Amino acid sequence: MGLLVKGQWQDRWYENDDRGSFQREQSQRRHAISRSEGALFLPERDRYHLYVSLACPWAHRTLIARRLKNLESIVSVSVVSWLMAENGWTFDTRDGSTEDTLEGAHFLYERYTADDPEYTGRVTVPVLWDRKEQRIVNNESSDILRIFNEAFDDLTGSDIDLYPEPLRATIDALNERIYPTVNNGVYRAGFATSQTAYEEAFDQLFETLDWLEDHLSTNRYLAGTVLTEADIRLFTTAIRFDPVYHGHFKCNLRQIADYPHLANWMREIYQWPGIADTVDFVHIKNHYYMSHRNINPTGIVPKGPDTGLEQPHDRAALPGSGLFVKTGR
Ligand SMILES: N[C@@H](CCC(=O)N[C@@H](CS)C(=O)NCC(=O)O)C(=O)O
Repeated sequence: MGLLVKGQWQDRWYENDDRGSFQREQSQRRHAISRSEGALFLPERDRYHLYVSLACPWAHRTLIARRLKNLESIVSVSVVSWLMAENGWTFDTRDGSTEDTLEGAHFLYERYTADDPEYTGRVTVPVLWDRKEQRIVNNESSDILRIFNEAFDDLTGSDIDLYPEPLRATIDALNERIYPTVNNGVYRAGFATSQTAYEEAFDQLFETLDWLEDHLSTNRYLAGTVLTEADIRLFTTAIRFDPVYHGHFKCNLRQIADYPHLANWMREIYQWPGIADTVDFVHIKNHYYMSHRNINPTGIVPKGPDTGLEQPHDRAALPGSGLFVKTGR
């Protein structure tokens, strides 16, 4: 665990603010891929490569979008090791990790220093890499989701829209509430170094989960009748909740299993064609429990819980039409 300072790797844990609150660093590469005039990054087959961790909820979002948008033959992928230790994310071939299939690097930070030899900041996944310019296009998962949703449709013929125009205001409002209190909220609880910061994150997290439970009692998906990026963004946190965040990050007021509507919503998405393949509990559990030794010094990985993700869900009782399909293509 560490970061780059002027291109040099330093093994360092996160620095919280004076109140003991975890501060997530802003993503530093936020380029778009488009055909617009003067664009540097054009949508092209075999040009872009995605670096992910199967443990990471942010990277997981991009893998799901890649699957739903039929990008698997357009954007290639490397999967880092689940263990993030003194060198940060590394490459190996254990448990379905792939090595760096592009450049044979040992450490993910080599991609960041290839982008900028003086890079200063944390070395995070996901990373969308451009083979042609030898640069990082983007290392912000919410941007990569949108890029995958739009940029390559000419090449894939995909007419699925995860961020449909008529639902954008609803999706933005959902993201605005769910990101700080749930997606990042579990980290704010788990990485807090003061009781006050922990309890603040904890209370906000369960307030939003309680609200989501109510919301999903009448809405099949977060934005209504179609599955959108808002569902994908929540799903990757929800699926890690009971096995990891509940214990490891001390988010233990309730589990997702205690919320019938949330649990059924999660099960439906898990059972959606192609999604279960993107969920890897070996990477998820091993990563958190064995990488964060200051939180779990023994490195012992809990065996449970039984997730019951294959059980039937009851969501078909609510109105829903699957994915939003763009007209006019
Ligand atoms: N804002 C980024 C956050 C990505 C992120 O923090 N990823 C974690 C893995 S779950 C990471 O790589 N952490 C390494 C570190 O912070 O040093 C995004 O959404 O893409």
